[in-house]
Amino acid sequence: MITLHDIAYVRSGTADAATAVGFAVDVVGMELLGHEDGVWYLRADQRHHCLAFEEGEAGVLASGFSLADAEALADAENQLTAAGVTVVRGTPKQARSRRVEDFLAFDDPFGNRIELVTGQVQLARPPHFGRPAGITEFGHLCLDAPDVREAYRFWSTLFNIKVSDWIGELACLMRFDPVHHKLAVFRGSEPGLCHINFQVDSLDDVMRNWRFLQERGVEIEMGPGRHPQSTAIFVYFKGPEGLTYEYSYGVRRIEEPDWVPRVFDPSEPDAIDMWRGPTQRPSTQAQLHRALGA
Ligand SMILES: O=C/C=C/C(C(=O)O)=C(/O)C(=O)O
Ligand SMILES: [Fe+2]
Repeated sequence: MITLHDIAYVRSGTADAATAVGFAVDVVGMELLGHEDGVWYLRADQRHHCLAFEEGEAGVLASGFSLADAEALADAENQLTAAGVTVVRGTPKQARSRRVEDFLAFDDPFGNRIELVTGQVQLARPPHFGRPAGITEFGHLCLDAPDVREAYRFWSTLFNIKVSDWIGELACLMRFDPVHHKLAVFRGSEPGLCHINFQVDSLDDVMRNWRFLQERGVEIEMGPGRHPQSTAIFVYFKGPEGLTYEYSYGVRRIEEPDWVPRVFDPSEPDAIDMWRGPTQRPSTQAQLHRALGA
């Protein structure tokens, strides 16, 4: 069993770094830590960065998770290889670019690139946020895959992953610590990054951010609303090159050892949002159309 310690980062390509970085700082509220060798580092908590933009074709490049130490990384390499997964060790230069001691990379069964890292650099000083969005931490990342059951089989067989809740065949929300989910998989025709989540400090922050986004003409994909699964109050919005961000507040922690994952029916109007707000989220819309036989 490979023990994930935490989420580490998302690395994304960008064809227009000035716009992508500008949005991450001026709209999302992250700190631009610096720029080196065609990579821009964005920070939101103690991690050196949780989002890196690399010059090139737009789109997610990798999602990083941290492991405890070098021994755990070597074990992970052996276990993945034994399971028939092709694993590539990062070079020292690539590790330096990720601000980690070491890492390995592999693809999940659908082609989502995953990186397992050790020694992600942490910064003691509080972030100099781009604006006061109330971000407290990088909360979770959500991948796309054509088969969420199969995705869960992969993650739960090899990793310390448990499902917290299902939304039918639409989504699988997974945890590896008490937080309701730090990894989610949504059904999508292609692999990809569904969204990147930032936790904020209060309900007021969610609502203030929503107003701010509206005033700036940012596309709101859904929200403000409340997820019945984690009970978090959320707003999803679209950044440049189709990258979806989410702010949320109040995610459930699962402390009960005997938690039984629930199954929500995605065709119910409140399966995603207990407040039944409108949605522009492509995966949710496709699901609703299917449920309605459209
Ligand atoms: O569509 C349901 C989304 C659920 C949650 C949650 O319960 O917090 C998410 O954060 C999400 O996957 O975006
Ligand atoms: Fe989310």
